Amino acid sequence: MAKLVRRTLALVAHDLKKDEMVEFARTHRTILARFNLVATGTTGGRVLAACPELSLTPLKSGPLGGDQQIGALIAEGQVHGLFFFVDPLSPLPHDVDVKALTRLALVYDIPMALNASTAHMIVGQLVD
Ligand SMILES: O=C(CO)COP(=O)(O)O
Repeated sequence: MAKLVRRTLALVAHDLKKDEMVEFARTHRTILARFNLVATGTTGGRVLAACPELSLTPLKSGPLGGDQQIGALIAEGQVHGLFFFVDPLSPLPHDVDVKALTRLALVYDIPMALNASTAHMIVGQLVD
């Protein structure tokens, strides 16, 4: 019998990592299609352009509060995995938001991949 409630994954990628996120989504589109997805604004737009069949809700862009929106969803128990492709080499105006988001994923002990190689390893292990 079909499940009524799908679990939710969050997708976030910094600008220099967005191509990797699109490739990740394309590669695993069949798995990702079993989940509801939320994403920061620009990341979500890029992923939806590549994989329009996915059930993805874009939130605000990261620097405008998107990381914090995803953090709030994590705190409310509504996100069950975080794929956050972080750019460690570029300064970011919203660095504190990035830290807050990864901190909440740790606090609530949700699976979190901070780079593409980890994401490819864990995406098939998530329970939908
Ligand atoms: O800045 C981000 C995460 O910190 C990503 O935001 P965008 O997906 O809107 O570019």
